Amino acid sequence: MLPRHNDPIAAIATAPGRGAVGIVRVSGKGVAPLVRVLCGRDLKPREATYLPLRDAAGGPIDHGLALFFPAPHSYTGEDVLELQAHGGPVVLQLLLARCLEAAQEPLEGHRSVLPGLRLAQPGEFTERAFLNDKIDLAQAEAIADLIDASTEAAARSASRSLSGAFSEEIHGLRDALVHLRMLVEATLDFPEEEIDFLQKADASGQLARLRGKLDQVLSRAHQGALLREGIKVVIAGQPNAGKSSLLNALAGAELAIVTPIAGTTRDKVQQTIQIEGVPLHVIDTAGLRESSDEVERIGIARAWDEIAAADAVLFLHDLTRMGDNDYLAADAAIAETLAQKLPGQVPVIDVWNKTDRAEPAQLQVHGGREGSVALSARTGDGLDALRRRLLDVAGWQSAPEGLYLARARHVEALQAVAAHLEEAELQLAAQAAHLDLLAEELRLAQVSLNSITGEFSSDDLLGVIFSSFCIGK
Ligand SMILES: Nc1nc2c(c(=O)[nH]1)N(C=O)[C@@H](CNc1ccc(C(=O)N[C@@H](CCC(=O)O)C(=O)O)cc1)CN2
Ligand SMILES: Nc1nc2c(ncn2[C@@H]2O[C@H](COP(=O)(O)OP(=O)(O)OP(=O)(O)O)[C@@H](O)[C@H]2O)c(=O)[nH]1
Repeated sequence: MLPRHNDPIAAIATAPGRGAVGIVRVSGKGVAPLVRVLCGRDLKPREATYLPLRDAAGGPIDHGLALFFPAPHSYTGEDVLELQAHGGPVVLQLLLARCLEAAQEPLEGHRSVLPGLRLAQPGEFTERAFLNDKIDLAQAEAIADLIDASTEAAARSASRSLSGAFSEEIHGLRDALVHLRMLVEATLDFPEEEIDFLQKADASGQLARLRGKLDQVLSRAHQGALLREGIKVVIAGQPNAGKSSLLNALAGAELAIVTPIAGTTRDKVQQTIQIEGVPLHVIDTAGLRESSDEVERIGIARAWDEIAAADAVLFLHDLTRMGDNDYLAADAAIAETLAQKLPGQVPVIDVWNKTDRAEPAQLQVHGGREGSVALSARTGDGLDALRRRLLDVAGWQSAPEGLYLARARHVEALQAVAAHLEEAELQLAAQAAHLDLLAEELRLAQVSLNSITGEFSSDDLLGVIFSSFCIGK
């Protein structure tokens, strides 16, 4: 059974382990009596009070700070009590247990101090903040992303999303969309003059401007999602091309085993590296070749699975083998299978390795091929060009100021909005425009947009229509 949304909840709010300070937090309706029992008095709202924290028998647990945030002015929008104590795990467990126990003590009549106080589920405080309209869904996600951020750029942009920068963009789009919908839905009631009416109101101009704004937000959200989620880059190629060496060179560490023995890498090795703050999940795979070795064959099958799920593939070639017809034929066969297995939009970057040992004639093989890179995994020569090329295929447009963090979910929702607006444009441009279809596409666009911030507002749309249009005119 799902926990109920109106039970009071309690949890240790700080990271497990030993910290200088740790916090136990309680949120719910009617927390004031618990404050009285735990602290021995009422607390001034939102003011830190230093006091002894005791167990049921009056024995000392710790001295700490207590903070009471009466509803609605708190993180969750409910009454919140914080006990800030020394950050040892035992102290905090004792305090948490004391809260749960004190909640059960009888108050007047047959009521207890804080009936139903229970441990919080993960994310439940923030969920309450969302349910109580303190933050929207995108902001709630930004809180999780801020805590999880592994780069400074990700943290700063998550913080920007949390303070509402992304949500404001979505609201801007929503307002323009609602305006357009009002126009179309009102027109539905006057079928004789509908097209005229829409033309006068410049509906197609409004729609085009909305598309333009949407494309801007989409592109920025895509950048934000890139910063948060990164892309998956798979290094593929024949045995001994230098795949493991390349992973190590990119990571700046000896992660994968490098030997002159072909077929050394049997299973994938993954490492997340950062280029300009963009996380790249780089995967080294088993060398691709016909093999009779059972273990190696499984490794090769896995390599193809990884390739099929890649956002970009680095197809590595050994320059010192150029001129070897068998090697070239095997490369050509791999290229063909890559083309078959990969969806069209997944880029394959040809990487020509071992420039340090290649003959001039061999070096010419890669000569000027569009988008390909020649490098030496051993000396590091050419690695920067590869890094730039990777950022390029990832679609990274060097950190514009004021970037906000977004998720793949947001990008997908915005893409759905774009698709509905495109349909709407077609309907509007059609000779015999179907206004009901147009209205439906716009409605679906709004449903997708609302899913980003978590608002579902079909009813309030009607409110807007009737309050701002003079239908009886
Ligand atoms: N000790 C402590 N530090 C913390 C938190 C916390 O809950 N406790 N936070 C959370 O985990 C974050 C801060 N988030 C918060 C968000 C809103 C309110 C709050 O009291 N809001 C009121 C008043 C706003 C105001 O005075 O401007 C409100 O929204 O009405 C408090 C903390 C980070 N630091
Ligand atoms: N001279 C030179 N040798 C390299 C370079 N990169 C890799 N090698 C050598 O090539 C051999 C194979 O390198 P690996 O990185 O193990 O190759 P791999 O593609 O991972 O091989 P498998 O695991 O068999 O698929 C090793 O002896 C490396 O030292 C390079 O840029 N220059």
